[in-house]
Amino acid sequence: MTKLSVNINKIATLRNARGGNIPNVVQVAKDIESFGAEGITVHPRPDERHITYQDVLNLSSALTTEFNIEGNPITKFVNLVLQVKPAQVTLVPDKEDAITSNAGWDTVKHKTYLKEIISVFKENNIRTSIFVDPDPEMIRAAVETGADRIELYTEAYAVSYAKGEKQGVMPYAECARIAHELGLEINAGHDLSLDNIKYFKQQVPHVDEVSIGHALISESLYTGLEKTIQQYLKLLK
Ligand SMILES: CC(=O)[C@@H](O)[C@H](O)COP(=O)(O)O
Ligand SMILES: NCC(=O)COP(=O)(O)O
Repeated sequence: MTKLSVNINKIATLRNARGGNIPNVVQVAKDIESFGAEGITVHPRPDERHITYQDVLNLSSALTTEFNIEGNPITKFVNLVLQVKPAQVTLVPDKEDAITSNAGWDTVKHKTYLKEIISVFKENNIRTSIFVDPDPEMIRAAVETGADRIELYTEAYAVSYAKGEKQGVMPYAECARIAHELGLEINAGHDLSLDNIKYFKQQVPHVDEVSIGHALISESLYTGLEKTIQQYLKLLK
């Protein structure tokens, strides 16, 4: 079964727009859990443009489902994750000024670095996932970093699907098979949506978790959070 982890970055974007506490990020996260989501994902960026480090601390004591914290493992991020000890940390090679996540790790070039960082989280019993492009070479090298999971970066799939190029899913299916054979668990995320999730789920085997935020929150503006989440859960069955 593929679990749904809802990324609530954009709830914090709306909250920050007015500088107050509406919408209340912690309350929305708890409500999302009550609507059936199996996890909450946040990506506290260095500039705290949406989720703040304080949000992460507040959420950590309030959530009852899996907490997944994503980010580039700069020192303050590592310290935050070790303080919170979430179910999962997802390492993303984002530049500080990136408008959003836009690349996976080069797990060949950064193998030693990733191995060192991942060992710290594993010593603290935190599941580790690394954000990667659907490239078999990157998947094979990911095993040597000691990561528990990979997260397939699905923007390229979303773009190809939107253009009607369904063959864009093929690298993901191939990489999922390779990862599974190598003993890696598999997550996926970025630009997944109600339009493209069903085909991805049908074509890509062994996906343990998808983390979805931008599209889900946008779709919720029309159909509400509860109904939108239940639509995703139905498509992920
Ligand atoms: C890793 C990933 O693809 C998403 O979590 C992305 O980081 C979303 O970040 P923004 O919400 O800042 O676009
Ligand atoms: N890891 C992907 C994620 O958490 C959400 O990405 P998006 O759905 O906001 O593009």
